[in-house]
Amino acid sequence: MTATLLDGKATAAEIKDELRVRVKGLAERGLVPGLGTVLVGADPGSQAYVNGKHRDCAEVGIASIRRELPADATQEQVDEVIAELNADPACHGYIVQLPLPRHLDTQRVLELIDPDKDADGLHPVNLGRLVLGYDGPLPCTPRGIVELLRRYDVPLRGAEVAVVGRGNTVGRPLGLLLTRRSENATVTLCHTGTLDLAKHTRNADIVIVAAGVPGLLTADMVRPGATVVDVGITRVIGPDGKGRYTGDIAAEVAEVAGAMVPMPGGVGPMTRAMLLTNVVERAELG
Ligand SMILES: Nc1nc2c(c(=O)[nH]1)N[C@@H](CN(C=O)c1ccc(C(=O)N[C@@H](CCC(=O)O)C(=O)O)cc1)CN2
Repeated sequence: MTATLLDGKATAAEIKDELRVRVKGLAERGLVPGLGTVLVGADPGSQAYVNGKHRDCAEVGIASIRRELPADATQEQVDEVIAELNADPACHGYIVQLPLPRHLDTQRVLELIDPDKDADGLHPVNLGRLVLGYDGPLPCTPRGIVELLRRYDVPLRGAEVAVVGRGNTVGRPLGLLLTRRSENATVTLCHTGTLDLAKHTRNADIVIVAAGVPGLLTADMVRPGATVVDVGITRVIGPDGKGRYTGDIAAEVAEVAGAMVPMPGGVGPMTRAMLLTNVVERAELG
């Protein structure tokens, strides 16, 4: 491996230290930030992610508000929980853990969240604010990627960035974040339907892959010395018959890239740290 690793886990730990100080500052004003989670069903992966969010809260002093509903919960029951969290002054931000069971209308649920309590930053109003350059909670994964690159002094101003993936949670909002005046990168938003994907990735100083296709980015698609960011997280069964997560960037890319955000230990921990940041910011706004 020749690429320098950009360590999302260590950076997230640093951010949590900073948040602890801000949470103390809020306590002096008599305010305890609160993060709510809504979990519907008992999917083990979703349970683990929600548990992780509450562990993170405990580490920095954010109050946890947990709402759990059975897998067969009705749309009305979910709507009621959302209405309750929208009205709860102790809850400064909350998330609905995705995916929801199929019989529920995900878009409806996400649109019912009060945009000013949208800790994931994925409400249409907040994506609209991002398009227009207005303030509002930012989507956690794109925000985490930009923050990690910034903390490692990876230049964005004037950089050519290829983003592979046009999803609403990562690729599309990331393109918007990177092209803000404060970042000033030039972004090519690619996707699995892009003709000659390698032409775009080879031209880039930074390649960010969020396509959900294991091993999509191979060494021949990367300019030597470029920075690569792996956002992919796909569960696969290994040759030993055991399940494991794999990213979108082939291991061999580490021999060509100058710097690499790996999976695991890169974007995931940063996403978690940005969720906490969004909640603390919401509380600071009063
Ligand atoms: N409402 C939301 N639902 C979901 C989100 C989300 O951001 N908001 N994202 C994923 C699940 N998720 C958080 O909820 C999440 C996934 C993965 C990681 C992470 O840190 N992954 C590790 C690797 C895998 C592991 O060890 O479990 C890493 O990248 O190092 C954090 C959060 C879907 N649902």
